[in-house]
Amino acid sequence: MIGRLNHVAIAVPNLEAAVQVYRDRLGAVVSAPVDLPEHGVTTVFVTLPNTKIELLGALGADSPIAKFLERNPEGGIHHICYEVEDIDAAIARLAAEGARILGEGRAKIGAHGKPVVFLHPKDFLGTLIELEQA
Ligand SMILES: CC[C@@H](C(=O)O)C(=O)SCCNC(=O)CCNC(=O)[C@H](O)C(C)(C)COP(=O)(O)OP(=O)(O)OC[C@H]1O[C@@H](n2cnc3c(N)ncnc32)[C@H](O)[C@@H]1OP(=O)(O)O
Ligand SMILES: [Co+2]
Repeated sequence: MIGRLNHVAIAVPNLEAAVQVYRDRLGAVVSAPVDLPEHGVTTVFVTLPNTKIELLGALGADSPIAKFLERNPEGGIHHICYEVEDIDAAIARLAAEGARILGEGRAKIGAHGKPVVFLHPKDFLGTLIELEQA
Protein backbone atom coordinates (compact mmCIF):
# COMPACT_ATOMS: atom_id res chain seq x y z
CA MET A 1 0.00 0.00 0.00
CA ILE A 2 2.39 2.80 1.05
CA GLY A 3 4.92 3.97 -1.51
CA ARG A 4 7.40 6.85 -1.60
CA LEU A 5 8.18 8.96 1.44
CA ASN A 6 6.66 12.30 0.42
CA HIS A 7 7.70 14.38 3.45
CA VAL A 8 8.61 14.43 7.10
CA ALA A 9 6.89 17.25 9.00
CA ILE A 10 8.35 19.25 11.86
CA ALA A 11 5.99 21.42 13.93
CA VAL A 12 7.73 24.58 15.12
CA PRO A 13 6.83 27.45 17.50
CA ASN A 14 8.37 30.08 15.22
CA LEU A 15 8.24 29.39 11.49
CA GLU A 16 10.53 32.26 10.44
CA ALA A 17 13.20 31.12 12.89
CA ALA A 18 12.84 27.58 11.56
CA VAL A 19 13.26 28.84 7.98
CA GLN A 20 16.48 30.58 9.00
CA VAL A 21 17.81 27.36 10.57
CA TYR A 22 17.20 25.31 7.40
CA ARG A 23 18.10 28.04 4.88
CA ASP A 24 20.97 29.85 6.60
CA ARG A 25 22.50 27.26 8.93
CA LEU A 26 21.77 24.09 6.97
CA GLY A 27 22.02 25.64 3.51
CA ALA A 28 18.81 24.13 2.24
CA VAL A 29 16.38 25.32 -0.43
CA VAL A 30 13.26 26.57 1.38
CA SER A 31 9.91 27.60 -0.13
CA ALA A 32 7.91 30.68 0.82
CA PRO A 33 5.37 30.19 3.63
CA VAL A 34 1.84 29.22 2.59
CA ASP A 35 -1.16 29.65 4.89
CA LEU A 36 -3.57 26.72 4.78
CA PRO A 37 -6.48 27.79 6.99
CA GLU A 38 -8.46 24.66 6.13
CA HIS A 39 -5.65 22.70 7.80
CA GLY A 40 -4.92 25.20 10.60
CA VAL A 41 -1.25 25.51 9.63
CA THR A 42 1.24 27.61 7.71
CA THR A 43 3.66 25.45 5.75
CA VAL A 44 7.17 25.83 4.37
CA PHE A 45 8.77 23.03 2.34
CA VAL A 46 12.48 22.24 2.42
CA THR A 47 13.39 20.51 -0.85
CA LEU A 48 15.95 17.69 -0.52
CA PRO A 49 17.33 15.45 -3.26
CA ASN A 50 15.25 12.46 -2.13
CA THR A 51 12.28 13.88 -0.18
CA LYS A 52 10.96 17.01 1.54
CA ILE A 53 10.80 18.42 5.03
CA GLU A 54 7.58 20.23 5.88
CA LEU A 55 7.95 22.96 8.50
CA LEU A 56 4.60 23.61 10.19
CA GLY A 57 3.50 26.71 12.10
CA ALA A 58 0.16 26.87 13.91
CA LEU A 59 -2.48 28.98 12.12
CA GLY A 60 -5.60 30.02 13.98
CA ALA A 61 -6.87 29.39 17.49
CA ASP A 62 -7.85 25.78 16.92
CA SER A 63 -4.81 24.58 14.99
CA PRO A 64 -4.44 20.78 15.20
CA ILE A 65 -0.77 21.25 16.11
CA ALA A 66 -1.41 23.58 19.06
CA LYS A 67 -1.41 20.90 21.75
CA PHE A 68 1.57 19.18 20.13
CA LEU A 69 3.52 22.45 20.46
CA GLU A 70 2.45 22.81 24.09
CA ARG A 71 3.92 19.36 24.68
CA ASN A 72 6.97 20.15 22.55
CA PRO A 73 7.73 23.87 23.04
CA GLU A 74 10.99 23.68 21.05
CA GLY A 75 9.18 21.92 18.20
CA GLY A 76 9.44 18.31 17.09
CA ILE A 77 8.86 15.76 14.38
CA HIS A 78 5.09 15.83 13.88
CA HIS A 79 4.18 13.37 11.09
CA ILE A 80 5.41 11.23 8.24
CA CYS A 81 3.72 11.44 4.84
CA TYR A 82 3.67 8.38 2.57
CA GLU A 83 2.30 8.33 -0.96
CA VAL A 84 -0.39 5.83 -1.95
CA GLU A 85 -1.68 4.94 -5.42
CA ASP A 86 -5.35 5.06 -4.43
CA ILE A 87 -6.13 7.04 -1.27
CA ASP A 88 -9.81 6.15 -1.20
CA ALA A 89 -9.02 2.43 -1.43
CA ALA A 90 -6.39 2.88 1.29
CA ILE A 91 -8.88 4.64 3.57
CA ALA A 92 -11.53 1.95 3.00
CA ARG A 93 -9.07 -0.86 3.72
CA LEU A 94 -7.56 0.76 6.81
CA ALA A 95 -10.96 1.70 8.24
CA ALA A 96 -12.23 -1.84 7.65
CA GLU A 97 -9.20 -3.09 9.61
CA GLY A 98 -10.16 -0.79 12.50
CA ALA A 99 -7.68 2.04 12.00
CA ARG A 100 -8.92 5.47 13.07
CA ILE A 101 -9.15 7.82 10.08
CA LEU A 102 -8.82 11.40 11.37
CA GLY A 103 -10.81 14.45 10.28
CA GLU A 104 -14.10 13.64 8.61
CA GLY A 105 -12.88 10.13 7.78
CA ARG A 106 -12.18 11.01 4.18
CA ALA A 107 -9.41 12.66 2.17
CA LYS A 108 -9.18 16.43 1.70
CA ILE A 109 -6.83 18.51 -0.43
CA GLY A 110 -3.41 19.02 1.15
CA ALA A 111 -0.39 21.26 0.61
CA HIS A 112 0.44 19.79 -2.80
CA GLY A 113 -3.10 20.14 -4.17
CA LYS A 114 -3.63 16.40 -3.79
CA PRO A 115 -5.96 14.47 -1.46
CA VAL A 116 -4.49 13.68 1.95
CA VAL A 117 -5.72 11.89 5.06
CA PHE A 118 -4.31 11.32 8.54
CA LEU A 119 -4.22 8.11 10.59
CA HIS A 120 -4.31 8.17 14.38
CA PRO A 121 -0.83 7.88 15.95
CA LYS A 122 -2.04 5.39 18.53
CA ASP A 123 -2.80 2.92 15.74
CA PHE A 124 0.62 3.29 14.07
CA LEU A 125 3.42 2.88 16.60
CA GLY A 126 2.93 6.28 18.18
CA THR A 127 3.55 8.10 14.90
CA LEU A 128 1.07 10.34 13.10
CA ILE A 129 0.85 9.16 9.49
CA GLU A 130 -0.35 11.24 6.58
CA LEU A 131 -1.23 9.53 3.31
CA GLU A 132 -1.10 11.55 0.09
CA GLN A 133 -2.52 10.48 -3.26
CA ALA A 134 0.49 9.86 -5.56
C1 LIG B 1 -0.47 21.22 5.11
C2 LIG B 1 -1.49 20.20 4.81
C3 LIG B 1 -1.04 18.79 5.17
C4 LIG B 1 -0.01 18.36 4.11
O1 LIG B 1 -0.47 18.33 2.95
O2 LIG B 1 1.18 18.08 4.40
C5 LIG B 1 -0.51 18.73 6.57
O3 LIG B 1 0.52 18.18 6.91
S1 LIG B 1 -1.57 19.45 7.74
C6 LIG B 1 -0.76 19.05 9.34
C7 LIG B 1 -1.63 19.40 10.52
N1 LIG B 1 -2.84 18.60 10.55
C8 LIG B 1 -2.92 17.47 11.28
O4 LIG B 1 -2.01 17.07 11.97
C9 LIG B 1 -4.24 16.72 11.17
C10 LIG B 1 -4.19 15.39 11.89
N2 LIG B 1 -3.87 15.60 13.30
C11 LIG B 1 -4.86 15.56 14.27
O5 LIG B 1 -6.03 15.36 14.00
C12 LIG B 1 -4.38 15.78 15.68
O6 LIG B 1 -3.07 16.34 15.66
C13 LIG B 1 -4.31 14.47 16.54
C14 LIG B 1 -3.39 13.46 15.90
C15 LIG B 1 -5.72 13.90 16.69
C16 LIG B 1 -3.76 14.82 17.90
O7 LIG B 1 -4.44 15.95 18.36
P1 LIG B 1 -4.16 16.51 19.82
O8 LIG B 1 -4.93 17.77 20.00
O9 LIG B 1 -2.69 16.57 20.09
O10 LIG B 1 -4.87 15.38 20.66
P2 LIG B 1 -4.44 14.69 21.98
O11 LIG B 1 -3.62 15.61 22.81
O12 LIG B 1 -5.68 14.10 22.54
O13 LIG B 1 -3.49 13.51 21.44
C17 LIG B 1 -3.97 12.19 21.45
C18 LIG B 1 -2.77 11.30 21.71
O14 LIG B 1 -1.96 11.31 20.52
C19 LIG B 1 -0.66 11.80 20.83
N3 LIG B 1 -0.23 12.61 19.70
C20 LIG B 1 -0.76 13.78 19.31
N4 LIG B 1 -0.11 14.26 18.22
C21 LIG B 1 0.85 13.35 17.95
C22 LIG B 1 1.88 13.27 16.95
N5 LIG B 1 2.02 14.24 16.03
N6 LIG B 1 2.70 12.19 16.95
C23 LIG B 1 2.55 11.22 17.89
N7 LIG B 1 1.61 11.23 18.88
C24 LIG B 1 0.78 12.29 18.89
C25 LIG B 1 -0.80 12.59 22.11
O15 LIG B 1 0.43 12.63 22.79
C26 LIG B 1 -1.85 11.81 22.83
O16 LIG B 1 -1.23 10.67 23.38
P3 LIG B 1 -1.46 10.34 24.95
O17 LIG B 1 -1.02 11.60 25.68
O18 LIG B 1 -0.59 9.14 25.20
O19 LIG B 1 -2.94 10.08 25.07
CO1 LIG C 1 2.05 17.01 5.93
